[in-house]
Amino acid sequence: MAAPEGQWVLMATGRSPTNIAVIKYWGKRDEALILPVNDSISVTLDPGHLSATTTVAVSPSFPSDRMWLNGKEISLSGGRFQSCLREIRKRACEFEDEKKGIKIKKEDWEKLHVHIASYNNFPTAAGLASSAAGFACLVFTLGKLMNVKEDYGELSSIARQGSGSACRSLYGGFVKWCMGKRDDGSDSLAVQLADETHWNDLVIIIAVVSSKQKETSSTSGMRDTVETSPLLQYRAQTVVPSRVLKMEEAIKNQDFESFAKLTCADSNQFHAVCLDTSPPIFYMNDTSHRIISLVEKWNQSEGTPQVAYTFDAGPNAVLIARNRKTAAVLLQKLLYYFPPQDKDLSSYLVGDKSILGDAGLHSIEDVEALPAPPEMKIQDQKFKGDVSYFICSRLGTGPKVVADENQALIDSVTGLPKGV
Ligand SMILES: Nc1ncnc2c1ncn2[C@@H]1O[C@H](COP(=O)(O)OP(=O)(O)OP(=O)(O)O)[C@@H](O)[C@H]1O
Ligand SMILES: C[C@@](O)(CCOP(=O)(O)OP(=O)(O)O)CC(=O)O
Repeated sequence: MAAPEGQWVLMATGRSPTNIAVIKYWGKRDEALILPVNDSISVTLDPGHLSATTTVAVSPSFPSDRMWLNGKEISLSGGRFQSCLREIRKRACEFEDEKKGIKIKKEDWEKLHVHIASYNNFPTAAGLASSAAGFACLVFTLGKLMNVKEDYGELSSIARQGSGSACRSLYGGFVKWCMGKRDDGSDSLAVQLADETHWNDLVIIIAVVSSKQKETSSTSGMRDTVETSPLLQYRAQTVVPSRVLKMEEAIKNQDFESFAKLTCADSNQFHAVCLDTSPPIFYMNDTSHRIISLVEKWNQSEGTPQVAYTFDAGPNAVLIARNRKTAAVLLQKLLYYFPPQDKDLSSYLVGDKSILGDAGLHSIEDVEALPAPPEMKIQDQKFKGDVSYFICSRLGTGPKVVADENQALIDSVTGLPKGV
């Protein structure tokens, strides 16, 4: 039997990962379309540890578009949300569910309003790329709901208009955002370089140095850099093009030495262009610098890189270890300098907790008994409390549909977020 006019709610739920750039995007050549001044390359993180989950619903009974983020209603009036909604609606296709008596013609989608509920399983706006996971998830899930037929490349160029780095979250593994040349941005999209199984030795440890909202957003920071930094031009035109080629080679050949050197150099140059901005932008803090120094000294003492570090627009360190054994040793060194403030080790390391066992760290006493890293000059000083917590993760897949209706964030009867 067909549902009575206006009574039905049609929903889709998706989950999308975050990504961390190893060759950074910093600077736009077009602010409205979000077109970058250089290519960038990222690794997609395991959505089990860091992801956005979004449910989108349509119903003839909804009087307006509405969105709830982490349980709080937010405005959809911003240009970025509007661009994503407009571009997806344009590509919506006819949909029919005979059993539920729902038929939506292509032209009907323009008139139907959406309700969107999204939840991040990690801190929002804390330099952990919530906007990347969030906009990728929004575009992916709207695309599923509206029966959009376009490929992921095209979806990535829509997600890009929500937040530049979001276009790279449409794929798992290693992803390149090709800056493109056209003025309309149609060739500025993401491509997958290799999937998450290609180089699955890599282990990612994130030191969450501060989960407070940052002072300078990426958007305004990079605008100031474009306007004032002479170094950015050199970076975008000369350094990045050759670095991108070398990075693609390193990924293809699983050449950790090159991968690590390029990753660290690019993170450092990104922060250098931030410093070259007027007024200068400081995203890293003393803790970030201590972590860089720990990794650099260790890499130097081993004669070849064991770990790569990279920092986005915030003080959190993203550390990529060449394998699990190295990650376990890295964790010992990190916990020696940054022990937890309270006795609870299991909430101090989230994500893949089994790395604690590999590092022989079963209790706080094991942490207290850790030897000082021999390669470090400062051995007797510890920085308890300077790291909020660690996340252990790995490379992960791109967006996926969440088929289980129980996991939907919107109630299929009321059309409102569950619990509202
Ligand atoms: N799950 C989500 N769905 C839709 N939009 C989201 C979601 N999560 C975050 N956003 C959007 O992204 C904004 C936060 O982006 P912002 O760039 O400030 O922080 P971040 O992405 O966590 O950090 P960074 O980009 O520096 O790594 C939010 O205000 C919201 O507009
Ligand atoms: C430092 C970065 O994380 C910058 C990310 O910037 P955003 O994608 O958040 O900026 P907008 O396009 O203005 O939304 C580097 C990167 O992810 O490549």
